[in-house]
Amino acid sequence: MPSDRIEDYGLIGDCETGALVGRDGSIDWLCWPRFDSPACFAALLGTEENGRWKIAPIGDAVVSRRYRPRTLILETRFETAAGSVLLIDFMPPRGTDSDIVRLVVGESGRVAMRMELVLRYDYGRVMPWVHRLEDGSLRAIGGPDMTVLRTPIETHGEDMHTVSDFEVAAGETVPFVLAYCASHRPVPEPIDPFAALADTEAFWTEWTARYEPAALDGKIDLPEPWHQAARRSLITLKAMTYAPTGGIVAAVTTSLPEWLGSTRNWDYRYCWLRDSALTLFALMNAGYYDEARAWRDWLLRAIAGSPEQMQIMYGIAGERRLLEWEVDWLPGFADSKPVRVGNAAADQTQLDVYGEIMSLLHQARLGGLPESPEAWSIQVSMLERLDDIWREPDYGIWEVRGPPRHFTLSKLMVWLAFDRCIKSAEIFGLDHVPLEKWRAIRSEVKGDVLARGWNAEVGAFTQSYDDTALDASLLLLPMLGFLDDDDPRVRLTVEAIEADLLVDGLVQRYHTSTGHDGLPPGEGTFLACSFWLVEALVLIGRLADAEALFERLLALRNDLGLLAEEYDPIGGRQLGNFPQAFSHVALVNAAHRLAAARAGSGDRSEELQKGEVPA
Ligand SMILES: OC[C@H]1O[C@H](O[C@H]2O[C@H](CO)[C@@H](O)[C@H](O)[C@H]2O)[C@H](O)[C@@H](O)[C@@H]1O
Repeated sequence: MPSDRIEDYGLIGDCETGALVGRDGSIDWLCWPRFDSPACFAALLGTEENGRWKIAPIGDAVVSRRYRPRTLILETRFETAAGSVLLIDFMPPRGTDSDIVRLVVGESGRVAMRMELVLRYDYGRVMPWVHRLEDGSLRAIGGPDMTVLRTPIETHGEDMHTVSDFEVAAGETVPFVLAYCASHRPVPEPIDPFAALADTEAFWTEWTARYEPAALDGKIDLPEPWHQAARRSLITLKAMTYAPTGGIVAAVTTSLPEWLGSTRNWDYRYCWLRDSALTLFALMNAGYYDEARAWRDWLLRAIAGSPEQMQIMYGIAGERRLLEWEVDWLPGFADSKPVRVGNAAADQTQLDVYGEIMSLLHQARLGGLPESPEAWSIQVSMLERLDDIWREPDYGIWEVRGPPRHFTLSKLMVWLAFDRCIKSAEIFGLDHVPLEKWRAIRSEVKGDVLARGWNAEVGAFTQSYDDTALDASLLLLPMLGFLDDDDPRVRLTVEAIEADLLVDGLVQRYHTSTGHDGLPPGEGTFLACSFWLVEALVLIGRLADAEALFERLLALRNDLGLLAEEYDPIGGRQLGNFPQAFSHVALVNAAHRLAAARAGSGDRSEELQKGEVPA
């Protein structure tokens, strides 16, 4: 059976798609050729019969694993009574076709192994035709998809599975390569798995060598465990960046549940403007500006056209139609139904995305990314649109499925959008814009938020206007520069959220029991919000508390340093889509802010998020 613990999985990928490999040596999730393609291994959301590829010793083994340092190459070690075997899994940077390479390396003794390949295209449903080719490789074709398995050892068919029983002795290596291409194309050329390993290692180590945590007065030094954690998160974010277009997916999975057995199961294999913008903040603060430029260009293509038609999310190449439907033949992870493909949130109005985009583009300018005249003119028309709609209710950062409301964070982000564009115009001399009008709207929005978002009786900014409920999204308040650092309303809001929304020290987004989000109650604590609390605590001067919480959060990562969207502190398990960009972004930002605060300097992100020019 596939694992029922999300943290049992590790990620491999080629920056166009990603696969999840279990501790048991089984690849239980893979969408080929793109992140959002139908899965050919979908056991994660069903059973082995929905597709998986397992290589493991026959019988009991003690399992340990790690990533090869500074790479996305996964090493799973199986120690058995007969000896030890290392399984090396990776996807080489994409050439013409896409490949998964699995190397079975004998380390000691002689170990009996079994390989079992169950290919089921179209989310576990379509059984392909399998033929042996003249060179001995196996070709599996079904509809638009073709995969080809190459290995020097013998394989045979058993109950519609391709299997092989073999032995590996100390010093021997048995390679397996599974290649994908469209079924109308010629069979992919074979690759050399050992050369591919060297290329893949070089690709990732060169990329990670560019990591430079930035501070206002130069480099910041992170303590080694934090540095390692942030680096692993950055590698994970890079792996979720679709190289051909620069689009960034929110996660590589669909429908891992936010609560076991619940219906809160969503498809995250798309580019949310919010999640992507926050990812870019983290990448830029780590010195990665190429990705920022690629994403800005992706954004300009995706939202090109009329600003009224701007969506809050797109496909990885900028596709607009992300129709949500249910995969009724998959039972779901740990029986959590439905499995969804597509995401109806694509049609929502969420005002906060304007703030995140404007803030990101302003930060990119401050960081020296060359100016793009198209970017500025799109920003100007987006603000015109925002002026038309900001007084309307929206669905908010949490994409509620209940009725729209005046979410306080949404309005704060409207303020941010105008503020950052005003600052860009002032600092960079970007003219031909109605600056006075923008300044007037910024003041109007601020007055509105202070009058209706602040509740003096509760002593906090609340989830929505004229409301009493709290919301963890307002932990972002201290980072925006909306109020002075020493304004008591900032500290009071952080403390009120701490008092009301913590479960065993971790942060819930809001109380789902109110039913306001239009969904049945119950979900885990939200990891990104918990990291935001770390940053908020730093900013209100509680460094020791911030550090303690950060260390606690680091300990929640799985053995490979990966995080899902949520965590259940009672059950002690990760929940939600995996690995999730939001969680990893928040980890990197919290690490940088803490390290800078420890060293007594403002970190770059702090000043840049306030939209100011570094000294
Ligand atoms: O909770 C309901 C919503 O959950 C998903 O949205 C969440 O994930 C998004 C991607 O990471 C994130 O941008 C958003 O802030 C989160 O609330 C889901 O995609 C929505 O369809 C759903 O309504």
